[in-house]
Amino acid sequence: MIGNSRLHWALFVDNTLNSTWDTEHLSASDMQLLAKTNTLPLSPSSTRPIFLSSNLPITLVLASVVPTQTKLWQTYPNVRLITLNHIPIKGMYPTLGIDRALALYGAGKTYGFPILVIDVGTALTFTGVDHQQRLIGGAILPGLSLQFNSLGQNTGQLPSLKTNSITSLPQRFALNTKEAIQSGVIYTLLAGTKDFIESWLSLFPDSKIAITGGDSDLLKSYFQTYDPEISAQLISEKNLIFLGMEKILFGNG
Ligand SMILES: Nc1ncnc2c1ncn2[C@@H]1O[C@H](COP(=O)(O)OP(=O)(O)OP(=O)(O)O)[C@@H](O)[C@H]1O
Ligand SMILES: CC(C)(CO)[C@@H](O)C(=O)NCCC(=O)O
Ligand SMILES: [K+]
Repeated sequence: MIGNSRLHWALFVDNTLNSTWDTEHLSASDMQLLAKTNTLPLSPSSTRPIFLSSNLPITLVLASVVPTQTKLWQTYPNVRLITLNHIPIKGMYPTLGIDRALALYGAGKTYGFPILVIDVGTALTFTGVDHQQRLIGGAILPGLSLQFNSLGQNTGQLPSLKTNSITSLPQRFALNTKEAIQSGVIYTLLAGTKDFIESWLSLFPDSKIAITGGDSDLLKSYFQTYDPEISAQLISEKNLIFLGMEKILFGNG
């Protein structure tokens, strides 16, 4: 899965999700080396990719929300691209992100329809589907890092905060800059997310709610203090997209 900030990898063995890891986006020259040697990067994003080769021919299945990266990866041998056409959800609009569609399908097939998926990644998205597997719709807003970075980059006096510097809920009425930014971004995000959830549940009272993405643990942990009742309803699953892929590729579910 080619995301906006990094690559998310999964290994499927015997038609089943086996393991997952993340790496950075690859450069064109890294890509040429991979294609030539038929290898794939198996390493965490924090270090430089190590390229391990396999004795078996590996089929690379790709889903991407980054067109420039999609183009690079299509030079790899044995590559298959997953598109919206492969996803059995009705009423999708043509520019819907494939990550949203896959996560929605993976969540629905795993926990049942209807379902609302909250993906807390580079962008934060809400995506909902009804009992009949019809897309109801959703919303897109800047994710946590993007909100902090846009404040840091577009002002003279504000620092760019890192999401990992915030462990617990800040004081709402803050008396220093760092906590004022944390308060503004986090309490607004919590209130907004709560409002989307309540609005969804008023349409689909028996719906499940799943949460995924790089900052989903952080958002969920804030909810534990902010609104324990909502927090208890959130099903955390980091691999929603890969569960969706598993079901589409192998019909598991
Ligand atoms: N090791 C990490 N590397 C990069 N980002 C991380 C890491 N751990 C947590 N994050 C957080 O995850 C966010 C990105 O989430 P995620 O990895 O789901 O996004 P993505 O790859 O852009 O995928 P998507 O396109 O679905 O948003 C970053 O904004 C950052 O705050
Ligand atoms: C919203 C993101 C960036 C989330 O990764 C991605 O799903 C995307 O580029 N979507 C296209 C627009 C849409 O989903 O309506
Ligand atoms: K763009």
